[in-house]
Amino acid sequence: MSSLTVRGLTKSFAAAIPVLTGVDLHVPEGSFTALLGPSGCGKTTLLRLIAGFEEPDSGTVALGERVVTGAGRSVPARRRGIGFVPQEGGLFPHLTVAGNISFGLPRRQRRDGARVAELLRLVGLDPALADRSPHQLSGGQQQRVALARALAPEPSLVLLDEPFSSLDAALREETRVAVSAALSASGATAVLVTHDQAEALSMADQVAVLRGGRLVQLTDPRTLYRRPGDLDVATFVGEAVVLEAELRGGLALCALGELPYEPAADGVLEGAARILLRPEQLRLSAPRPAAPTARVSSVDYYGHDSRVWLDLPDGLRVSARLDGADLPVAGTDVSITVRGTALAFPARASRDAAAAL
Ligand SMILES: Nc1ncnc2c1ncn2[C@@H]1O[C@H](COP(=O)(O)OP(=O)(O)OP(=O)(O)O)[C@@H](O)[C@H]1O
Repeated sequence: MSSLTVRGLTKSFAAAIPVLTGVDLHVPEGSFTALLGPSGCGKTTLLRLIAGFEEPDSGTVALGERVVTGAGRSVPARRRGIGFVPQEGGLFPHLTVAGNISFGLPRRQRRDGARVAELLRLVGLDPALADRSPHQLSGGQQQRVALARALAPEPSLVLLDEPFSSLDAALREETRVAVSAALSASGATAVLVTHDQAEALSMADQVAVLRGGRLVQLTDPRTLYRRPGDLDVATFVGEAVVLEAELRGGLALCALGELPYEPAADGVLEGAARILLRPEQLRLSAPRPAAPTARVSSVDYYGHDSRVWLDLPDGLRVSARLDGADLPVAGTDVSITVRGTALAFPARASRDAAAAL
């Protein structure tokens, strides 16, 4: 396995409108990075440039110390030693599971049943499936076989292009867990493309957020959720409560009272700001004098938790996530207290960022 280093990658297609602009990305050896972003932001193009299926206008791609794109070099895709898992497995329908997995192996290893069994176990499948045809497997099993096929030649890097998007919710979760475990057990360096923030946050060691062809943030999942670089990233990676605030004397004065805050960036210390809270930071209780109050608009019940929609006196609607069984009723008034700290952004920062979307 190798690290992956992308520097200054820029790509336009025929219309000369850049699809990617100056993307820098480092994926340490043996780690797992998710490329996260809305549809059309350039995730698949970045993956294809790394794989060698497309050529960039400028920039370099290196696997470990080996430059495979740029600096006058362009190593063909098949010689990069990269495993690829496409959206819908792409298994060869006329080959068995064993035939698919051993397809990319040197000829002398192709009859090695023990290696196929080992790879099937690695992806959490019963080796007895080796003689089946792909159409005799569920969608999730097919994706695991596709991963086993990608891992078989011990690639320097594994690329996964929205590999769970065609699976239903239950199978997606189970397949994600199996794929994560297999990647981690094999020590693979892996890059996953997804537009699903839960997938990115739950699976990856680091998340690269792309927007309009630019990499806007690269960090670990917890930091991304707790300290997003701007309010658009904040709302993209989770539900957000965004309030206008006045920062004064170390507190943020807002519709939910006076809250402790941390600045999201240098210089956001005093004056007009916008603050970010997550819905799970809001706690509700029976109305109490002097506490900020809201009217319950509706309640979405999910079993494991619930979302309570609240109308604040200034007309703003916000949500709270509650895990208790004792839920408020629509039409009643509640008091709101906030746990933890808010994150303060410059008042105009998100509008500028929104324009870039
Ligand atoms: N071969 C191509 N020729 C022309 N334009 C292309 C080509 N491939 C991609 N594009 C354009 O580049 C932009 C980014 O596409 P890309 O597939 O990389 O985005 P994405 O983030 O992966 O989107 P999605 O999540 O919808 O798959 C889009 O506007 C797309 O139309």
